[in-house]
Amino acid sequence: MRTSWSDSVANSASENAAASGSFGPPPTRATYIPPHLRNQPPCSDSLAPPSLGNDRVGYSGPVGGSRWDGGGSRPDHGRSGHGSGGRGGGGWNNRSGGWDRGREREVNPFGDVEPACGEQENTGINFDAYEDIPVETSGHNVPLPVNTFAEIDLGEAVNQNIQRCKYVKPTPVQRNAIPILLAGRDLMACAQTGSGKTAAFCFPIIAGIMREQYVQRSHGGRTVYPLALILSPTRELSSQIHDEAKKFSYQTGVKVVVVYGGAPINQQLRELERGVDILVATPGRLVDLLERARVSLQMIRYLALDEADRMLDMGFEPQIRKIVEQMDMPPCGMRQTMLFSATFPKEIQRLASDFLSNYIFLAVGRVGSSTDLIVQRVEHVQEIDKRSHLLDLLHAQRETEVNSKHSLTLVFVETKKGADSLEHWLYIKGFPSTTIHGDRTQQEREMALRSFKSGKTPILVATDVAARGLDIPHVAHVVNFDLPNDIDDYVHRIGRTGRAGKTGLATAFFNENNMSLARPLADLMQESNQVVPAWLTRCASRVSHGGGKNRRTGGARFGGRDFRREGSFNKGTEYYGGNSGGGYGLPAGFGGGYNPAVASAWDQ
Ligand SMILES: Nc1ncnc2c1ncn2[C@@H]1O[C@H](COP(=O)(O)OP(=O)(O)OP(=O)(O)O)[C@@H](O)[C@H]1O
Repeated sequence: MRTSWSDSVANSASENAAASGSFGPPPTRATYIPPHLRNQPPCSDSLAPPSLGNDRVGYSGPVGGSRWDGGGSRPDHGRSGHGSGGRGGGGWNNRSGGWDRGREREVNPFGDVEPACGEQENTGINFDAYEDIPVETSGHNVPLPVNTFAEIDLGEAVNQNIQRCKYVKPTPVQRNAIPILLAGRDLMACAQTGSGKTAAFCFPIIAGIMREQYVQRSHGGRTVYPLALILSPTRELSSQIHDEAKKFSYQTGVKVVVVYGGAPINQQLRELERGVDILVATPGRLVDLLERARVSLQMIRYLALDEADRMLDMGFEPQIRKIVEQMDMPPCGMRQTMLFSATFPKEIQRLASDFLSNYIFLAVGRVGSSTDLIVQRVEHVQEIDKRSHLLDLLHAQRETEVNSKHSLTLVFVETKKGADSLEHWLYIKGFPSTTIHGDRTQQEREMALRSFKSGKTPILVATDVAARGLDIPHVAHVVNFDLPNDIDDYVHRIGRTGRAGKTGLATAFFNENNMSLARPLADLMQESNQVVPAWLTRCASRVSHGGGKNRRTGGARFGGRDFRREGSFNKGTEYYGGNSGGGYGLPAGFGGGYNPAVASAWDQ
């Protein structure tokens, strides 16, 4: 049984054809009406969406067509007006009328909360904290940013969901990225942790699927044909993106499904068979499904890589290339590609440009920088003293937290064994904690996360598997018990606190084993207006003069801006017509020399 939007359209092409030119009588339940035609107002002109794909006007062949190996025939996206901005019978669906069976059964991801005019509140996001953030864009014809959701035409159903989420106004990355994506442009976007990147790519994908039409295509066997693919590096992050996307797409008719490793594949297959428009996936499980021919990427119109720099570093790049270049996905130029992260080393930007066509680079805040909503402390602690030092911190925290029992502490360690052992020790010392790392079963990982989120075990000891993307409310303190080797990993780890405009605290234990991080850490702290201890500055200058054991210096990866602006990019300056804020380029001594990170802690 297939109930997704795309599949419903495929099964109802004749009705679509009849409906596309006129709005006709109100729909009945027996007649399928595609979302963009449901409950049309008498005059659709005022609701006509902005032209999509205007940058693709006149597109006559795939960019990088040599890579296209889709079996000789390109996917027929069959969307009216593709590349021309025209879409017959355009406009938006809304909630009443034209329900399909999938929507009837749809669980309300918001529980009982219904939007009520004038009752909006924001989720605590401190927008003033973001007002001064420098924004830099580069690329041809950059669409202008917006200030409010009202200025963006996402359709009535999505607007209702924005209200249900209690988002009052778009965050800076949303203000800039959503118009770019709605205009059909490819995008490489870098914005600080916790600044709302998920919605920035989900809204345009959902809106795009709702307003485009796809002609009937024969779907063979049990293979499913999603229209959008969102890839992320960990199971928990994929699951979180899925939950968010379900909220944003509630009552739009757009079907979102998640697949990741460690969970029973049969259950996921059954879910896929019910229909899928947006597929959220970790790369390993997706490759498995592609090889079993249970998923085809032929119809992919939107490709999003969250944590894109992680997805393209050495651990994941082969799988990503396989998915994007060697299966049946339309080549760049024939799909819209969006890459998001808080960090974007230049070498990764260079790699990523293979997947993009005439893209816009967007940096909200310094690329790879951390938000100054997070107070960062670095303490010199010898290996042998780390546990007692942590205990002191936790005791002090406990004393100041008598009135806020729901404040959570996330402790990052280097190894899975180290995580288990520290968790056990904390338990003995009277601090209920749990762990998340790659040696735990998926069920254990999910239980641990639930127990942490609920405050039942308010301390989570984690490896890097929890470093990126996870949006856990009330994480007040991130402790880098073991510092990472890479400054970008540090940025993501501390970004688990200080989210959505809230403040947070990050403490790092530093010793001789971390000398290679001294310089990038001192620079990062300085940029984020933090107090840099004198001893760290001394360490940093010592390392800069040839010291340091660890050669995987984070600073070497620290990207500053659009790599196309560097001299090494031979297409010259023609790319840069954007509304660049400029003036915040690379700090001296940064750039080049990317050393890929080891992927052991991550989900394949
Ligand atoms: N416009 C908005 N108004 C209020 N809250 C928002 C808005 N957009 C997003 N949020 C909230 O901000 C929080 C952080 O968003 P999100 O997880 O998308 O951040 P992110 O930029 O992807 O972070 P990371 O880099 O760590 O992955 C979420 O709880 C989300 O619901």
